Amino acid sequence: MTLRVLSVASEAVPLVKTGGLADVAGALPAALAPHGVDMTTLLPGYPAVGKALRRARKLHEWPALLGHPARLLAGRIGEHPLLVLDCPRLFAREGGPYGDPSGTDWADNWLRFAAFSRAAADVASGAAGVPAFDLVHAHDWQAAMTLAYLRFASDTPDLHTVMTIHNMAFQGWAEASVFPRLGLPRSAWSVEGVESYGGVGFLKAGMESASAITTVSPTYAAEIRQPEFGMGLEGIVAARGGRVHGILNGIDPAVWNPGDDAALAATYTRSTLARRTRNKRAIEQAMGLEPGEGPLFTVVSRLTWQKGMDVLVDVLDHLVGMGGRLALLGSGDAGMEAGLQAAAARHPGRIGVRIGYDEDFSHLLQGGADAILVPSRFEPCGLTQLYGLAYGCVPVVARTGGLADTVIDANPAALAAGVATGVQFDGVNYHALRSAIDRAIALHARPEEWRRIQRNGMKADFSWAASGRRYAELYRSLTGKA
Ligand SMILES: Nc1ncnc2c1ncn2[C@@H]1O[C@H](COP(=O)(O)OP(=O)(O)O[C@H]2O[C@H](CO)[C@@H](O)[C@H](O)[C@H]2O)[C@@H](O)[C@H]1O
Repeated sequence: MTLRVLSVASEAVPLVKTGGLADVAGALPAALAPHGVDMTTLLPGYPAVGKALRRARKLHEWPALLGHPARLLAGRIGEHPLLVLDCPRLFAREGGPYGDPSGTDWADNWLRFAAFSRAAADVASGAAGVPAFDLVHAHDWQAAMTLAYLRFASDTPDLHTVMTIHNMAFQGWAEASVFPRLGLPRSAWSVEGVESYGGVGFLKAGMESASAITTVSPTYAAEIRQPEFGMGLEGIVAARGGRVHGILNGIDPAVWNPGDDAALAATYTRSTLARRTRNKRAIEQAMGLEPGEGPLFTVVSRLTWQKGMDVLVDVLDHLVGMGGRLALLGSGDAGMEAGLQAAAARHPGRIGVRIGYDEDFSHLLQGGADAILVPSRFEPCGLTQLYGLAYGCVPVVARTGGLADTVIDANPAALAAGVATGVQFDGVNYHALRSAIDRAIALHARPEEWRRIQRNGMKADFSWAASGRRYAELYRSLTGKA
């Protein structure tokens, strides 16, 4: 029996992306289709989403959605159904999904995503011109309040719901004074409801209200029971223990396949790895790096404390001193951007830094660099190491969250068994990262060993097949529909 699932997300490729959430929300409908799940995605009507909607059909109108006129439009995202919340006063703004062009968060994000979630609850329960869904799958704090609206303010409080946490660091917290403007009954104001540390906790409300909670790797699912990773919500994770599942993200082979990738200078497979050299030359040229066969590291990342980019900045002189080069693409923290640019100025031809966001260039970096550095302090799943594995760009990662679950460290036993796929290190600090880089450089100097590691990574299966099945099983176990 086909299950109808509404996926509620604040971003999804190919329409709007600021990070990994978009990759996952964009890939899920195709990953679930083979398992008899018909997934519809609901997105906010940002300008980029509106532009992509061709011949949009209007399905519903809200004269005042938390005070603002709004419409529900229907379109398609790839082959799959898409619904868009068109609410110009909240979403038709220049800038990113969450902030103005300078990167400052919108002050009314709580209202924008509460309205989005209010609409999602109406859509899910059949109150917005679409038949009710069997289950709602909400992603991150921006969609989390959907589950609280369903529970406290709808005719279908028993609708089955899944709350996925892509990053516990973003919880969506607002002052208690906003509560009366959310359109929730007083009964929602409790620690078992939306109240969190004296204010309104969006992610927390979703976690309290969900039939099941998932996060994006088994290790992170265990880690968020600890204060260090749970960031204040570890108590709920522990209390709801049996309903918390870790389901690893996959990668979308339609987007990430080195054998068929228009962003590469040369496509290749694991039996034509030598062709990667053309991509390396293209990177060197684009970044003004000296050409060479020595190890070329890459980083594709938000530049934040989570991603360990401060530690990376400190270790760059050593990396260059050991004969390495770096090609980095990212944006974020101003101090980290400045530190990286200073390192590039100190080491012309050895360190190339591109501040910004560039999807195509991120593919070329994976297709031509020798190794990708991912020194995250915490990482719910991480996608860039998975893209690295698929592209023969050997991941050098901190042993945390999904990084721990997806990379096999090239220790002597794994090398002897021929199963290593990368380098892992413990603790994100200067010495640990430095010795991981040294290990990678030493392995790279043994070409046969290195090739083997690359090929192992390319053979590893991180497609959505297994994860899609797990989500489908979870949905069926909740709905009781076979
Ligand atoms: N400057 C740039 N230019 C081009 N592309 C760039 C870029 N900076 C980053 N990217 C891309 O953005 C995505 C980042 O995804 P990640 O999963 O690595 O981290 P993120 O913290 O965003 O996601 C959160 O959600 C995801 C999804 O569940 C989890 O995997 C992760 O652990 C969690 O922190 C990748 O597709 C990467 O290539």
